[in-house]
Amino acid sequence: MNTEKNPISIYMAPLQEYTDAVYRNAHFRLFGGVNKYFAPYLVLQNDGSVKKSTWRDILPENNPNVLPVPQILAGTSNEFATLANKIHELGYREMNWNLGCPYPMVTRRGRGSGLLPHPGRIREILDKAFTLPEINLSVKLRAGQESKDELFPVLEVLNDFPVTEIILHPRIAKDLYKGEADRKLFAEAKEICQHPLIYNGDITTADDATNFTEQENISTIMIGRGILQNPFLAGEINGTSVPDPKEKNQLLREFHAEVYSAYAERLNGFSHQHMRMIKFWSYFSENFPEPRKAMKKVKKATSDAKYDAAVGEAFRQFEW
Ligand SMILES: Cc1cc2nc3c(=O)[nH]c(=O)nc-3n(C[C@H](O)[C@H](O)[C@H](O)COP(=O)(O)O)c2cc1C
Repeated sequence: MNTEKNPISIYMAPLQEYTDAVYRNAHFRLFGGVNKYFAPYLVLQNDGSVKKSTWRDILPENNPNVLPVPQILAGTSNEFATLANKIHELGYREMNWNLGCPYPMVTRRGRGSGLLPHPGRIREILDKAFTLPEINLSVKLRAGQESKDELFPVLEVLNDFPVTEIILHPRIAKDLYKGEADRKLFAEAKEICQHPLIYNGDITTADDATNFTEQENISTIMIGRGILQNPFLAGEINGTSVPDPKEKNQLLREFHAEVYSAYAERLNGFSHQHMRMIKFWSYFSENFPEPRKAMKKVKKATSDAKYDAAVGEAFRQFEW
């Protein structure tokens, strides 16, 4: 556990369809420990609009407990300006640019990690971006699209602009989530990066977070799947909340109930709600003594009543 004198700041990573407003606001209220929540990316559709569900996700009225940092996926300065202006109009003064998304659907259009082999384009976009009003911009990136050699020219470009911070997930896009995040590469990047460099990738325990931040002499990390699997993780790392097993069980129940009822309000019908909850359980089930068993029952439920019964049974695992 980290001492109070030197707390670690934790950023919650954006995961499309997992860390939405429902999830973030419930997590903040019940578990805390996270200093900033990043919203999954907004992107322009072919008709120039933003998909309704992702737009609703960042509306301040849908984020009553904690405002996220909105993230944009933009491959040209026009796309960047359109999205940045829309977000600015909502009152946000901080946003994040996604240079990491690895999926071909995105990279083929020169967005996300598709920009990493083109530092010149990144420079052009940033040249225009910093003429926009009141923009506090951070960047989240992978180590490259095809090769880790792409990282250093991009960091050199970013050094020339007043970005607030850079979050590095040190894997190349081609590898998706295979293998291990390259922590040595992060250490090398820190040597040349003139902005605060934040590490992201594969942190799932408080010990790992503490050891790594000490070793690298950094004070901020971003965590995604580790928090989805263990919503207490941020609190465990920075010592803000350490509940006993009974309290933990109660918090997990409340968390589930809050997320489930929020989806019931927002989504149309059990099957949509169920699909969303299956995503939630794909990580949440890791909190249970028998994760697979819990997941299997929840997945099979075909009605509200059957889902409730499956959830009841999963929580009874704690009583054995
Ligand atoms: C299903 C899924 C959706 C994701 N969506 C986004 C996204 O919208 N924006 C983004 O910057 N990263 C996204 N990511 C990447 C995560 O933010 C994060 O960088 C990655 O999971 C590594 O961190 P972790 O090992 O702590 O989970 C996504 C990852 C997954 C698995």
